[in-house]
Amino acid sequence: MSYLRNWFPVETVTSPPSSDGQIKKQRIPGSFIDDEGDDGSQTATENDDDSPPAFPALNSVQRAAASTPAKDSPSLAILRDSLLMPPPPVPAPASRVPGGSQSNSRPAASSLLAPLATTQKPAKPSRKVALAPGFGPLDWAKLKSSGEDLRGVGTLLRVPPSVLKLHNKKEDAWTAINGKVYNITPYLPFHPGGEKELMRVAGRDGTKLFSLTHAWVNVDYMLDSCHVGFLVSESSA
Ligand code: HEM
Repeated sequence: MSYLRNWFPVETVTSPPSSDGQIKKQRIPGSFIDDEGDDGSQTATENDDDSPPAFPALNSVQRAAASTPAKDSPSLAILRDSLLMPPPPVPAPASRVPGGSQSNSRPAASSLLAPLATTQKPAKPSRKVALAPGFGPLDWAKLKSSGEDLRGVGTLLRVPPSVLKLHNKKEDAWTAINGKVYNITPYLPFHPGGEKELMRVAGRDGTKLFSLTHAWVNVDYMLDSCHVGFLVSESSA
């Protein structure tokens, strides 16, 4: 037990000088080396071996692997660079994240921030209009799935620009977005941006205006039940 004390920290505090002027060292209660564990039969004598064991142990692999021990201290082996593990390779410049450490404008790829997206909603004041009661997004979803005919055509058509142009009235409005032609008449009162804005693309290819306004809107899903056909070139119609 006594030699272990050289290895484990034994917390002691020095009390302020007592009335008799003596400074006493006290053990902190709860210290994990328990003096009371000693049965008192052994007292420190010259025969006690209080020197700590060598580390690494004399017969350890580490010691065997180490080369010639230092001259002045036969029990200590000095690890030279050649005995240590080499550092990891430096990543090739191509695998580095652009703008990672060089620029402060973008976080590194490992960041928990949302990734850059071209469809990110811009932080602008809303231009949404107040929709009439019964014309909210849920009402549109209900109408879409009601089975009511919102296309107005029996089969999917090949629509050239000259035909698209004819459908430019509120009561009969078609537009082409991403190559698909939709009948937007039933959607007009449900459009959160208002009828007037939506009518700007009636009778023509609205892809550009649509993308500039709200590329994040899933038009494929929103207007699936209004799908009329596909926009084709005049010559191939
Ligand atoms: C043709 C298919 C279109 C569909 C399915 C559609 C759908 C939508 C939807 C779902 C929203 C709400 C967006 C949100 O809450 O973030 C919206 C908002 C809006 N839309 Fe459309 N839209 C269409 C075309 C257009 C067009 C051609 C314009 C003309 C510029 C337009 C102008 C707007 C405006 C100004 C808003 C309000 C944006 C805001 O400030 O929040 N939309 N549209």
